[in-house]
Amino acid sequence: MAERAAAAVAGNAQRIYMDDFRVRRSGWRVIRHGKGLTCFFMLLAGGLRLRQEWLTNTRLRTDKQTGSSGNGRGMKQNAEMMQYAIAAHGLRKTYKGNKKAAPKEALKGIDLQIPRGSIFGLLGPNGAGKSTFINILAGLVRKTDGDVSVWGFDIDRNARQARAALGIVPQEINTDVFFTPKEALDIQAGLYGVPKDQRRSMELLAALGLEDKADSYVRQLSGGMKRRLLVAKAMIHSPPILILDEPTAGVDIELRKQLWDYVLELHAAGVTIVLTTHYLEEAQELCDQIAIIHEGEVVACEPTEKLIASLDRKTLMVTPLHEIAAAPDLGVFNAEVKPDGRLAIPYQPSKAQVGEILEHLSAANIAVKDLSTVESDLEDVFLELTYRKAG
Ligand SMILES: Nc1ncnc2c1ncn2[C@@H]1O[C@H](COP(=O)(O)OP(=O)(O)OP(=O)(O)O)[C@@H](O)[C@H]1O
Repeated sequence: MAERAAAAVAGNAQRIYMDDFRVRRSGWRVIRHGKGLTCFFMLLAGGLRLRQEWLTNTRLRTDKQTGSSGNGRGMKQNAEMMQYAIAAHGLRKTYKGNKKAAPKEALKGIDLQIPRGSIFGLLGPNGAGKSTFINILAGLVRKTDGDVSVWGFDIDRNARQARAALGIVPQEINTDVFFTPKEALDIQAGLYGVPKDQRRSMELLAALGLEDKADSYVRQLSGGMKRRLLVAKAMIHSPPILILDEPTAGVDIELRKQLWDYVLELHAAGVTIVLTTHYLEEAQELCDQIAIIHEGEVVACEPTEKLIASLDRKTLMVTPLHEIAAAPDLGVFNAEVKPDGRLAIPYQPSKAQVGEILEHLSAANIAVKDLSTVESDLEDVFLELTYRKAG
C-alpha cells in the first residue's frame, strides 16, 4: 500500500503539468457517464475558473515579457521555493468590510516555510487566520499582498500546478450527497485529469475503511465517514502535499486513529502533511514542526520538541512523608498543595536544579516520600504564547 502510494505521488510529479485539454476531455467523459445536470454546472464553474486563470496567466506572461514582474526576489527565492513544500512571504489578507462589518485584517504579513516531507502543525485559537491561509493556497481566497509558492509553483504565475500539488480536506463537510462515494471519487479524478487506468478510487476507499460503503449514497454516510471520504477525495490525484483543516472534529476515537494511521502511511510514502487541529495532544504526537498563528501573525514556528523546551518550565511533584496542611516557604520557589496532598513546585530547568528545591524542602523540615517531574506540553506553550500576545 505504502509503495503504491509512493509510486502514485512520484508519478504525480509529472502529472501536475497536465494541460487544459486533458481537464476538458475528462470533463466530457464524466458527462457521458451520467448525472448530466450536476456535471454541467461543475464544468461551467470549472470553465469560468480556467478562463480566469488564463486571463491571470496572460497578464503575468505579459508582465514577464515587459520585465514588470511584481516579484523581483530572483534566484535565492527560486531555490527556496524548490526546497519547501509551501513557502509564504509577507502574506497579507484583508477582508473587505461592508455596511455591517469593518474590514478585517486576517493575515498581517506572515512568513512561513513548510519543509518537504514534514508533518507540519498549524495551530492557533479561533479566528487566528489558519483557514484564510489554507483557502489562499487552495485558490478560494484572493490574497491582498505577498508571495506564496506550493511545491515550487507560484500560486499566481502557476496557479494550476500549485493547486494540483495540493490535496485539501476542508473544515466543513461539503460532500456531493447525490453520488455514491465511488462516483464522487471517479468524478474528482476526472476533474483532475487522472486517466481511467490510473484511478485508485476503490483502493482509497478501502484504505479509509469505506470499501463497503462504495455504492451507498453519500447522504447515507455518518459524519465521520463523510470526513474520511473527503480525505480520499483530497488524495485522488496523488498530490505531494495533503492539507487537513481540523480533520478529526466530530470523529470518534477509533476512527480518528484509523484516519491518523492512514495519514502516517501517506507521510511514510513521502507526502508532506499540513494539519490544523484544536487537539493539542494530537499535534504534539504527530507533528515534527509547529507554527502557532495568533491574530494573523506567526508567533512561533519551531520543531515541536524545541517549541516545548522553549517554555523552560517543569514542575516537581513531591509526595511528603507526613501530611502538610499549608504550602511551605521554599524561598524563590512557589509551592502549592494539591488536593491529593502532593506538593507541586514549578521551576525553570535552565535556572534551577531539583537538588536546590530538595535543600529548601529539607530546610523546611519536609521529609520526601516520593517525587517526579512533569514536563510542559504543547498546551502550556500554546496558552503562554497566545495569552502573552493578547497581553
Ligand atoms: N469571508 C470573510 N469575510 C470577512 N471576514 C472573514 C471572512 N473569513 C474569515 N474572516 C475573519 O478573518 C479572521 C480569520 O478567520 P479564519 O477563518 O481564517 O480563522 P481560523 O484560524 O481558521 O479560525 P477557526 O479555528 O475558528 O477555524 C476571523 O476574524 C474571521 O472572522
